[in-house]
Amino acid sequence: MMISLQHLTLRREESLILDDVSLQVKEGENWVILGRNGSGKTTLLEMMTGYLFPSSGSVEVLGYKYGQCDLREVRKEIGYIGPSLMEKLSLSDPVWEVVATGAFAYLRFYQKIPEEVKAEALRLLEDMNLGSLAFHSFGTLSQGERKKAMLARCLIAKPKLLIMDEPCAGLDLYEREKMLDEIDKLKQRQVTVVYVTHHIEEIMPLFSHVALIRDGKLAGSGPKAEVLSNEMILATYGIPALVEWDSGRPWIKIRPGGKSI
Ligand SMILES: Nc1ncnc2c1ncn2[C@@H]1O[C@H](COP(=O)(O)OP(=O)(O)OP(=O)(O)O)[C@@H](O)[C@H]1O
Repeated sequence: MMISLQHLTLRREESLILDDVSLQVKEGENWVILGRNGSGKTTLLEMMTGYLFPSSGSVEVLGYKYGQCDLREVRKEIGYIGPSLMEKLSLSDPVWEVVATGAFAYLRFYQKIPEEVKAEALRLLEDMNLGSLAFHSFGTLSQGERKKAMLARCLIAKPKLLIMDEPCAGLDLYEREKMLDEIDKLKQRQVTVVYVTHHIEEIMPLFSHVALIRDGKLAGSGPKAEVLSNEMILATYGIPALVEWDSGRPWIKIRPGGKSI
């Protein structure tokens, strides 16, 4: 079992942010978490990385039982791409160096970078078609190129679990598709992916399972084709929609006038 969340509840003052959420992620599965703004997706990711503790319930990730383990050890095996980290990286450092820092979980290097780490950073950038930008400073990259460099930075640490919180947010169509191609290529690696998004069409063939969160509760979870039904989309988003699959990818058509399908 890669992740086992049992009866997670998080209370903040009067409100229940998570309400009895249980979710099991097995090896070989890759999950997408969907839900409206404020439904609790990021909170759930923070429970997985151990940055938030539940009011009740238990979290086990990669065989570590949170509360009874050294979280620093677990985090070495978890890659994370979210909105916060990018702001902390040095814009003036060369791209390859930003990638290389991921091998040590540093934000910057203050000593010489081992040659083999540099070579691996360059190889990963090459894989993502960023080889020609490896010696440019990170700050000169486009948003999409930065996101891909962030992915390379995660992968250099060879994580067993990769958690992504809206990695395609703010990207134009071209850059989003390039990033999604890289994400889909993760199936060639030994890594379990958990991915939060607002966009159903980002559910690439790589992903096998979907969890729907509504008001802090798990509204549905399981194999993607079962969970992404028209009824479930309506129940989660309150919008009548038609899900169409094209080459393993779901696309959403909204019924004009909000009429039920
Ligand atoms: N520290 C906190 N104290 C009180 N309420 C909080 C705290 N953190 C989050 N919340 C609330 O918990 C709910 C879930 O937040 P969360 O960020 O997990 O939602 P989300 O599904 O990731 O939303 P979005 O899609 O907008 O990013 C929201 O109503 C939010 O206001």
